[in-house]
Amino acid sequence: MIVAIDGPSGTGKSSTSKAVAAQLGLSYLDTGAQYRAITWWMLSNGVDVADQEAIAAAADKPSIVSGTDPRQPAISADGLDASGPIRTQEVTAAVSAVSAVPEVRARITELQRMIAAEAGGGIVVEGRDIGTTVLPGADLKVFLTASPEARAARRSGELKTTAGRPVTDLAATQQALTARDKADSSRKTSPLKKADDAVEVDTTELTLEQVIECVVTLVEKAAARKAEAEPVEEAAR
Ligand SMILES: Nc1ncnc2c1ncn2[C@@H]1O[C@H](COP(=O)(O)OP(=O)(O)O)[C@@H](O)[C@H]1O
Ligand SMILES: Nc1ccn([C@H]2C[C@H](O)[C@@H](COP(=O)(O)OP(=O)(O)O)O2)c(=O)n1
Repeated sequence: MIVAIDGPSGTGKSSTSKAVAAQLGLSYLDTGAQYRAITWWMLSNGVDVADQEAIAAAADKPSIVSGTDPRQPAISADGLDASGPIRTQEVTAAVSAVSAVPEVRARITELQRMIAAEAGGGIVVEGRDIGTTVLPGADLKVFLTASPEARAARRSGELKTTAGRPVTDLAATQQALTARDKADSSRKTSPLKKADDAVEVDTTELTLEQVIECVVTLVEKAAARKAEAEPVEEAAR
């Protein structure tokens, strides 16, 4: 059972995918974390992230390893735990440029396909181009959306100081998010796009619990369709 969950930032991909995978006993892959990890590696190793050729030349160098347990997401670059550093503003600001480079996408896409092929019991893979490019044969494709206002409010809600006040203002968060969406949607190689056969779920007015329930139902229906279809395929051989 392969489930592809795509959509822009702040639509709930990570929270939904982790919960659905944990609930249904599936593996989980956060492909954004992989692009963030390679970006962090480039920043830490003196690669000029404004120079596409330098990025392309370094694309094969780091070893990027992802954990696939939805209860313990893990990501490392050259053996170093990247889970903290990949969430910094510095990485967030550079990740769209690094992930637009075709050599980076080819490298990471190959890794993603290997991980999905090795996940025996099935996997939920979340990102931007999973349904369109990485796993076009997925058993279920979901495309999450939400208004820019809702997405910015969710993101800035994560960026609290210990005093409980947001560290960035809402308008700045929304502006950065919209700029990243634009870059991710307009790049030449494998842009952020809804696959024609994806189910679109607008999460603006839904709670996270409602979104999880909705996707669990979609996965269960897709699994039933798959189970019905397979004996027919067997008989046809
Ligand atoms: N339907 C929802 N309603 C309210 N908050 C949500 C909803 N879905 C996700 N969130 C919150 O929004 C933030 C961003 O969610 P996340 O899953 O990281 O989105 P994405 O992976 O699409 O960027 C998280 O803090 C999460 O708890
Ligand atoms: N399949 C993917 C996943 C992410 N990316 C790129 C584009 C995104 O802006 C960055 C970061 O993705 P991530 O899912 O971590 O971003 P958010 O959690 O939505 O802020 O990586 C991509 O190009 N293709």
